[in-house]
Amino acid sequence: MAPRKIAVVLFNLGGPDGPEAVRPFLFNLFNDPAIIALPGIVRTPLAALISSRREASAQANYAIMGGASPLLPETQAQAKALEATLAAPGDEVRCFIAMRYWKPLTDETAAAVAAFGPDEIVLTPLYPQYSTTTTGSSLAAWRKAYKGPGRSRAICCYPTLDGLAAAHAAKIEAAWAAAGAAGPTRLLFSAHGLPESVVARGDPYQAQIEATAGAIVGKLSTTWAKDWDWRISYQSRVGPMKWIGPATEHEIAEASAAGLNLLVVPIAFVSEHIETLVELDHEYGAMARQKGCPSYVRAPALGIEAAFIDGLAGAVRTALERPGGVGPVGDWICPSALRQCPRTGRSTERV
Ligand SMILES: C=CC1=C(C)c2cc3[nH]c(cc4nc(cc5[nH]c(cc1n2)c(C)c5CCC(=O)O)C(CCC(=O)O)=C4C)c(C)c3C=C
Ligand SMILES: [Fe+2]
Ligand SMILES: [Fe+2]
Repeated sequence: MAPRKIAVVLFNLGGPDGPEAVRPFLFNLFNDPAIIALPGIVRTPLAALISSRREASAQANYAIMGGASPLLPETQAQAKALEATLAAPGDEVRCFIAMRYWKPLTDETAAAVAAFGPDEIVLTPLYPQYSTTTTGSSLAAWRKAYKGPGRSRAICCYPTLDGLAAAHAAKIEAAWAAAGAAGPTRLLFSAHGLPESVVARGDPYQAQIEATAGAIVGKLSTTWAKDWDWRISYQSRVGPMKWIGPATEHEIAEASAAGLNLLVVPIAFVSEHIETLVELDHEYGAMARQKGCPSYVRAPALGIEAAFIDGLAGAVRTALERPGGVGPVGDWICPSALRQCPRTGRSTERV
């Protein structure tokens, strides 16, 4: 095969790189029609209002992590690991990062990819589960921004990817062994929540979260203890609307009252960020102690865990093997081939 130039574009949310970036980051987030589904004439002033109201409390939370989000350095480490795994004789593989709400933003990355002049492009969300608010939004922004050459394919979702589940299982087992706690234990899979209205419109995110939790439990079956059980909960509710539940806070209070150890596993993010380091570790850790939880342990996010990076590399290779790839988003590839997926299934959502 002739040597190819391959661009792998990693989509993630982005996070502020300093206190002064908090407000424009929040503005970009709330001004996204995938987050607030209102016409621009209403949404944009509303985004300005919410971001100014939320600025001080968000800055205080980012201050706990030194003032900035670790999302970009974590994503850069994943890009480097993936690039090394995908390296193949003859091909030039380059991983790019396109953040949705803070730098490097999609427009800047689209220009960098165009300048690279790829033959092939694989759009790869760092969200295992598809949501219109995350992957859908990033793909729509990419479609608008990218004007360069190359055949494109988009990976839509990979909630049950073998490497993803295996990497989570490895993190869970290591965290539990280090904690050395004994007794009845609840594994709590905590995912970022979503407004109920988004799920009612056909968003497959919640069904895919459930699929991920099931796949991880499947991987743990050999180490599963008789006195363990598991549940799913949703964290990080924002605004006055009704969000999907149960809330992670509620589950922590309930498990603590029942005298269960808690092993909390973040399953919607593949790297550390404000919701793991501040919400899960600080806020909910303090709450669990205060409520008398015998042991509160948080499994780390996947980062560059080998099984995860290998799994992602496999998904990229699968995407490259497919024909098609017309237009800036091109063909959709679903490594999980789930029914609840925008490419294969019953969801009505399309980018
Ligand atoms: C699966 C991942 C995510 C979904 C789904 C999602 C939906 C969603 N988020 C908000 C509002 C906020 N999210 C914020 C931070 C944030 N969100 C995700 C991921 C998902 N969001 C990540 C990885 C992060 C952290 C970024 C970082 O800096 O480390 C924030 C900012 C923090 C705060 O002020 O609380 C907001 C706001 C909505 C409204 C929504 C769905 C409609
Ligand atoms: Fe969010
Ligand atoms: Fe899919």
